[in-house]
Amino acid sequence: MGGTIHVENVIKTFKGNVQAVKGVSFDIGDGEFFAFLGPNGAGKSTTVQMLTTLIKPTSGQLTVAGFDVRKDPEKVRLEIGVALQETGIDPDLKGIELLEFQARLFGFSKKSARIRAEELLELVGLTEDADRLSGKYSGGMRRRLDLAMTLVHQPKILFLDEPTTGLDPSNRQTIWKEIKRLNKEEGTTIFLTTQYLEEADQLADRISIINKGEIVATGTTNELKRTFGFDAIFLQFETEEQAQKAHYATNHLGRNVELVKNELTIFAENGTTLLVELIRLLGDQQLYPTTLNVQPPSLDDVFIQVTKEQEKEGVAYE
Ligand SMILES: Nc1ncnc2c1ncn2[C@@H]1O[C@H](COP(=O)(O)OP(=O)(O)OP(=O)(O)O)[C@@H](O)[C@H]1O
Repeated sequence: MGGTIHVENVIKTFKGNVQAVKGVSFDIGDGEFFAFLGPNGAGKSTTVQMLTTLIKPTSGQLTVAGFDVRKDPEKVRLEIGVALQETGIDPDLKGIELLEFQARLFGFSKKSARIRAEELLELVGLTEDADRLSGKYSGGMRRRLDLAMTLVHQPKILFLDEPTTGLDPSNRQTIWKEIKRLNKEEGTTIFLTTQYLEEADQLADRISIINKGEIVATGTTNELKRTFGFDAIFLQFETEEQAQKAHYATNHLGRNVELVKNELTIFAENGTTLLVELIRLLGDQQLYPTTLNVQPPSLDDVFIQVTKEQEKEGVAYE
C-alpha cells in the first residue's frame, strides 16, 4: 500500500448546509508528486483536512497509506507529515528544541531525538540557526523549520498546504529543492496545494484542479495543456489600420482572435500548423507583421479555462 491515497465520492457539508466538497474522487500512487489546485474557496483545504484526519467527511471513502481515515485515524497520522498554511511553531523555543520535542512526541529516545533534530536542521539549511529562538526566524526560515518538523518520523506521505506562499524566490527554491529531493530520492508521496501554478507545473507528476467542490480536470501538465490550453499566435503591425485589416482577414481562424490597438492574438489548438495559412492570408492582403511569435499554452491558461468554463456552462471535465 505504501504512500497511496484513495478518495472516492467524498462529500463534506458544513453546518449551515455549505457543501464544500461535492463528490470528489481521485487516486494517488506510491511515490507520486500530486498537486491539488483551485481558486479560493474551491475546497482544497477541506479535502486536505479530511485526508489528514483533522475533520471527518460527511460521506464517501478516504484511504491514506492503506488506512481508512475514519476507522484508523491514529494509524494514518503515523504515516503522514503535515505542513499547513499556519505554522504552529512556538516562538519561545529554539529551532533545535522544537525538533527534539517533536521527535520525542514520535517516541524517539532523548539521545536519538537530538541526533534526528541535528540531521533535519542540516537538511533544511538551519544548522547555524539551531540555537536561535524560532520567534526570531525570518518567514523563510520558519517555513524550512516547519518542513523539518513534518519530516521527523520519516512519513511516507507529505501534505504541503501552500508551503511557499509569501516567500522570496531564493527561499522558495530551497523549499522546492528539498521537496523534490524527498520525492525523487526517498520516494515520499507528495500532496501539494499551491497558488503558484508555475510551482505545480515544474514539480508535479500529476495535477487535479478543483472548482466549487468538484474536480474539473486531472492529468499531467502536458495532458492538461493539450486538452484545455491553446497556442497563442501574437502579431504586431506597424499601424492600427493594418491590424484591423488583419483581424478581418483572420477572424475565422483558431478559437478566438483578439485585437488590441496594433496587436492581434489568435488562440488555436495547433498554432504552428495554422501559421502557414495565416501567412498566406495576410500575404494576399499585402499585410506584413513587424513581430510574429507563437506561445505554447501555460498552466495558467488551463486553470483559467477550466474554472471559467465550469462557471459558464456547468460542464465537469475529468
Ligand atoms: N468550518 C467551515 N464551516 C463552514 N464553511 C466552511 C468551513 N470551512 C470551509 N468552509 C467553506 O467551504 C468552502 C471551501 O473552503 P476551503 O477552505 O476548502 O477552500 P480552499 O480551496 O482551501 O480555499 P483557499 O484557497 O482560499 O484556502 C468555502 O466556501 C468555505 O467558505
